[in-house]
Amino acid sequence: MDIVFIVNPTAGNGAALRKWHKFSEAADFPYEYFLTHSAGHAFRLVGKLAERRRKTLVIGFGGDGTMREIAAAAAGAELLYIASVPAGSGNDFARSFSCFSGAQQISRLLACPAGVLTDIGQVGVRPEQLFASSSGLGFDAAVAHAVNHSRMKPWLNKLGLGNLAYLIFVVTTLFAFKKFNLTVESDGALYHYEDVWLATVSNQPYFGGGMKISPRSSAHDGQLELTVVHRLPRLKLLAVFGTVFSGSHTKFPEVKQFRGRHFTLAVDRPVPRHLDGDGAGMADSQGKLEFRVSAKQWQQAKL
Ligand SMILES: Nc1ncnc2c1ncn2[C@@H]1O[C@H](COP(=O)(O)OP(=O)(O)OP(=O)(O)O)[C@@H](O)[C@H]1O
Repeated sequence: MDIVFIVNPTAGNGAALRKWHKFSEAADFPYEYFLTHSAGHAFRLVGKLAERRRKTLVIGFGGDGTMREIAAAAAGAELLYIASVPAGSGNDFARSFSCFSGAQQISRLLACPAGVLTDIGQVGVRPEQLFASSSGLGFDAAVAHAVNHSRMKPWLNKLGLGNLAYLIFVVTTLFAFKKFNLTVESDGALYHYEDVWLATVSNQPYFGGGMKISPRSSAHDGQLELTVVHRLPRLKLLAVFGTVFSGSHTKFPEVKQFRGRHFTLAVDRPVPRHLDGDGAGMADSQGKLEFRVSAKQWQQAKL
């Protein structure tokens, strides 16, 4: 089996590159590695690896954005086995999917390679956007946008306080965010919600750096879960956020959850969107967003 490392040198504000240097010193097997140059590069690299038609273990050094690109490009490529070394800020991918903590683990996998087919979520149809963990719109996307563009984030990451950056922007965005109206189509029925904070579609339980937004989600059940948070006064939203880490926010009546293979969401005004925590532009009142489980699966390396 070939081994290829894909390292995003900017992930975790440089932590990925430092981790890679340390990790590679301990690697006593042959491998190739690539440093990504820009957004989209990991996707293109993995696409090229798929064309080689050789059994390959692809290990991403980065966070959720890097791993989304890798998993998306590996969807449908049956000879690629994917794992990560978590090296981003949030690392929700590594909370649910295979990750290595050291080079010795890789040697053990090589002795007996195996994979697990894993679902990936899809937004839109042509061109579709794929997400490994979650994609949504509203408050969470506005927070992700604010965190990713903040000058404070690199400093807090350096101090190992990346989650604090997220919490700071939860509070500041709380006062600036304009709620919206949402129509959900699920299983042929329509549901209307007013004063919506967020609607997030999940393929695995975690988002936002360890928040268990969708406790029942599994990337092995052919289903997605939609979480809608609406009609919550600002300060109560903070209280609900406090319970998301344990997953107990679902007991609040203002938190609705749906399960299905397919959801359509429509909003009444421009609302920011995210794909695995990276900004994905705006949803607007002109078009509907379709979320579904992709027909293609990607293969996690089985540790
Ligand atoms: N050389 C590069 N320069 C700038 N951006 C890059 C480069 N290589 C990859 N990227 C982009 O950086 C984005 C952010 O990376 P990633 O999500 O892995 O790290 P993070 O934001 O630190 O972690 P997390 O998403 O877990 O919080 C990815 O979406 C990827 O497309």
